[in-house]
This record gives sequence, C-alpha cells and structure tokens, in this order.
Amino acid sequence: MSQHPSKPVIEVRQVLKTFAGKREVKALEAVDLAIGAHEFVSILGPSGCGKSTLLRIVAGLTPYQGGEVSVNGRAVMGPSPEIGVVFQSSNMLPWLTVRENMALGARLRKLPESVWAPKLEQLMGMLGLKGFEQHHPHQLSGGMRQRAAIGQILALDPQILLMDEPFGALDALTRDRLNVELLRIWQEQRQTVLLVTHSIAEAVFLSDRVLVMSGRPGRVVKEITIDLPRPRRPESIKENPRYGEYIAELSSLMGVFKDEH
Ligand SMILES: Nc1ncnc2c1ncn2[C@@H]1O[C@H](COP(=O)(O)OP(=O)(O)OP(=O)(O)O)[C@@H](O)[C@H]1O
Repeated sequence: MSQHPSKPVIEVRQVLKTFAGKREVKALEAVDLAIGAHEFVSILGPSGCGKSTLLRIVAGLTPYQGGEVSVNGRAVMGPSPEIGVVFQSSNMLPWLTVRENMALGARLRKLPESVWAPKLEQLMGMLGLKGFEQHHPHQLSGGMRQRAAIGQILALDPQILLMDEPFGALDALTRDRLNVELLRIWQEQRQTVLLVTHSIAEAVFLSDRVLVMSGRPGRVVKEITIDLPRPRRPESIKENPRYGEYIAELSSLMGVFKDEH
C-alpha cells in the first residue's frame, strides 16, 4: 500500500499507536505509507480514525509503540526543523503583531534578520497580508489569521509541510480561496505536503494522491492517484469529468466507514 517510486521523504511502516488510560484506545494499527519528494498527499478518513495522531507521529510530536517512521531516511525521534506543522487553529501569540509572530520562529532559531526579513516581505505579499503587518491576531479575520499561521511556518522554509485541517474552521468560500493560494505557493516552492482533511473536494483539488483510512484502529486501506492536470483552477478542474469520478469514488469509500468517537 502507498508505494511510491522515488525514494520516500516520509516513510511509515507498520505503525501502532495505543493511548493508555481508563479506557485504552487503539488509535492506529499497522499503518503504512510512503510519500516522495515534492508530492502533495492528503489523508481522508472517518472522524476519530487516527489521522491527527498519524500526522503528529510523523511530526515527532507523539510517541508510538510499534513500527518505524522515518523522514529523509532518518528515524523520527522528535520535532525537526525540516518539518513545518500547521494546525486547524492558528497558534499565533495574541500580544505580538502579525509580523512579529511570523518572525518568531526565525528569531528563536537565531537566524539573521538579513536572511528572514526579505522572505517575510515576500510571504506577506503572497499571502495577501500586506498592510496588516502591524495588526494583532484578533484584528484579523479567521481566514487571514490562518494565512498568517501558514506564513509563520513557511518563513522557516520547511522542506516538509504537515497540515492538520488547516482550513477546517473557515467558511466554504474562504476555504476555497485559501486552497487556491496554498496550491499557488506549493507550485512555486514544491514542499512535500501531507494534509489531513475532512473535505473530499479539497483532497481531490489539491493532491497528487489521496490516502483513505479505515475506522479506528486506523489503517491506510485505499490509495487513489489524482491524475488531473496542473496547474489546477477551481473553475476548470470541475469541468474535467475525472474530477467528478474521483469525488464519487471517494464519497462511496467514505460512506463505508462510520465516524468513530
Ligand atoms: N492524547 C490522547 N489521549 C487519549 N486518546 C487520544 C488522544 N489523542 C487522540 N486520542 C484518541 O485516539 C483516536 C484518534 O484520534 P485522532 O484525533 O487522531 O483522530 P482523527 O481521525 O484526527 O479525528 P477527527 O477527524 O475527528 O479530528 C480517538 O479515539 C481519540 O479519542
């Protein structure tokens, strides 16, 4: 399952994860996946099947009990600068401005301002945040806050982007717009992306491949290659008959699994 011809950047083999507690939860069982350089891969699966857990394991934020996880051929032992993680709600500090928040990671890593400042300028433009540099997070719309959160991560130039429902809290229109922006940025910078989403349309629009997980304990049970031309635009892609076929195939697969909680 999930074989990729080039040497994988992210490789997960037979990973097991059980949360201990009053009621033990077996979250993941024998998860396999491999993601090649510059690929955009999405994970779909019923609620509670372990998608976020899997992403956090790859990010080095959550330990696991069995199997192997490697990034660029090295076993994941903890967070690493080559990986940037974007969560559903932005983790910007409310007392800092947008610019200060976006510069924070670079400052903490003690990178010289001459390196990150021009990059920040470019990102502000790309993300439509010009003119909002001195605003505080609460002065931004939800969509802008999430753009700034993505900017915070991109400012660190990660080779790999892990995204957990980054647009899940936004209205449909804003979400569609940010998907277009994300794709534009990815087209330019070609990070290796692993995205967790609940939206079949989002997964099809953005991805090279979509992985479908089973209900808990989650496993990757299906992999669909999205063979749609790039660059993709929402208007033209929806006219492609294959788009509808992928949506239908994934909808029927997702219908098989019940949400678990
Ligand atoms: N820290 C934790 N302690 C105990 N159980 C946990 C913890 N984190 C997650 N779980 C459990 O593990 C299972 C998988 O959770 P996870 O958040 O990875 O699923 P998900 O597929 O991302 O769900 P959703 O789509 O609803 O966000 C769930 O049953 C959840 O309750």
